[in-house]
Amino acid sequence: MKPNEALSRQLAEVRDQIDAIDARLLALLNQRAACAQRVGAIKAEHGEADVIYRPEREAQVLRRIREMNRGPLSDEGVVRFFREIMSACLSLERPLGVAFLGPLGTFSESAAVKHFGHAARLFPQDSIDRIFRVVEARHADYAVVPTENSTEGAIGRVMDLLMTTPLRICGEVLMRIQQHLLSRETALEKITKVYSHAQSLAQCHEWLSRMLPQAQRISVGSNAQAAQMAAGGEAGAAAIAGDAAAERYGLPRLAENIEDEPNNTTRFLVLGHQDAGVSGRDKTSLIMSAPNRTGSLVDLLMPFTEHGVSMTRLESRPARHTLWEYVFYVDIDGHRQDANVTQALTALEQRAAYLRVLGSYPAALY
Ligand SMILES: O=C(O)C(=O)C[C@]1(C(=O)O)C=C[C@@H](O)C=C1
Repeated sequence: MKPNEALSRQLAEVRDQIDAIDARLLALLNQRAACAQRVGAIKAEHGEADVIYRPEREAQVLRRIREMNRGPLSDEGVVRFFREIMSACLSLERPLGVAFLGPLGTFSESAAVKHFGHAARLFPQDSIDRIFRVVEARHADYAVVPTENSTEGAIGRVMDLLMTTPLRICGEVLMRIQQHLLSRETALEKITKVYSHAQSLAQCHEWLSRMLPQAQRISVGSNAQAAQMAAGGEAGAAAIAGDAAAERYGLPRLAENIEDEPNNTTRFLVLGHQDAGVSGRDKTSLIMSAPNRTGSLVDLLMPFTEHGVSMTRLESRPARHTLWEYVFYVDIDGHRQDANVTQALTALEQRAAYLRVLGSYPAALY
C-alpha cells in the first residue's frame, strides 16, 4: 500500500469513530435539553416560571464536571463546554437578558458571556448607573458589573450604587485582563498613535515606554471604542484592548499580553432580583456601619472570628450623607443559610449601626 493510502485509510477510520461519537453526543445533548425543558415546566406548575436561572445548581453542575474530568481536555475547557450547554438549555425556557458596560467588545461583555454563555441576550449600556436602572426596571434580567481590579482596587460607582439598589448579588465572575496591541499595521515601527482607555494605557505603561517610546498615547472612553478607531484604517493607529475587541472589530494582534502586571484580574458581580440558594462553596457580601466610638470596627469584626467565618474582603467608603462617616463592604466565605454564617450575622446585627446583606452566591469556579 502506498504511504498516502495508509494515511487516508487510518484517517477515515478515526473520522468514522468521530462521526459516530458526534451522533451520540447530539442525541445526548437533545435528551439533556428535553430534561431542562421538563424542569422549566415543573417550575411553572409550582408558580416559579420567573426564576429559571439557578446559579447554585449551575455552580454544582460545573464543579461536578470539573471533578469528574480525566482529560485529555483541560478542566477549564470542559467547564466552558458545559457552561454553553446549560446556556443553550436554559434559553429553551427563555433567553436571559444581561446588561453590562458597553460597547460590544469590552471586558464586561466577556465577563457576561463567561458567566451566562452565548445564548444570553446582551444589553450593552453606556454607564454603570444605566446598568442598575435597566435591571431594576426589569428591562433586562441580570446585570454584570465590575467591582474590583487586582491592580486598580474598588470601582467606586458600583460600590455606591450597591448601597441603595434593591437588586441582590447572585454571582461573581473573575476575568484575567489580557491586553493586546491591535492594529491593521504590520510592524511596530509603523505605530505612531496608541488609543485606549486611560486604565489600560496605565496597565501597559512600561511596555509602551520600552517598545513604543515615540508613539502618542490617546485616552478614549473604552478599549472597545479604541479598537473601533484603530479599525477605521487611520495610518499608524493601534489600540490596546482585549480578545473580545480584537474579534469584534476584526483587528490583528500586533503584540500579545502586553500588560505590565501579568496577574491583572477584574472581579465582576452578577445582580438580579433573587437570592441564590446554597451551592456548597459560597460567598456572602454585606454592607455595615460601625457606631461612632473607639474600637467599634474591631467589635464588628469579632463575630466573624468567634464563629469561624473567614473574611475575603474589607473595603471602606464614605457614607456620603454624613461627613467623615464610613460604611464597610465585607465579603465572607459561606452562605447566609450556613449555620456559622447565620450565627455571625445575628451577632453582628446587635453590634452594627447598620447592616444589610447584599446576597449569598456561589464562589467563582475559575
Ligand atoms: O436545574 C434547573 O433548575 C434547570 O433549569 C436546568 C439547568 C441545566 O441546564 O442544567 C438550566 C438552567 C438553570 O440555571 C440550572 C440548570
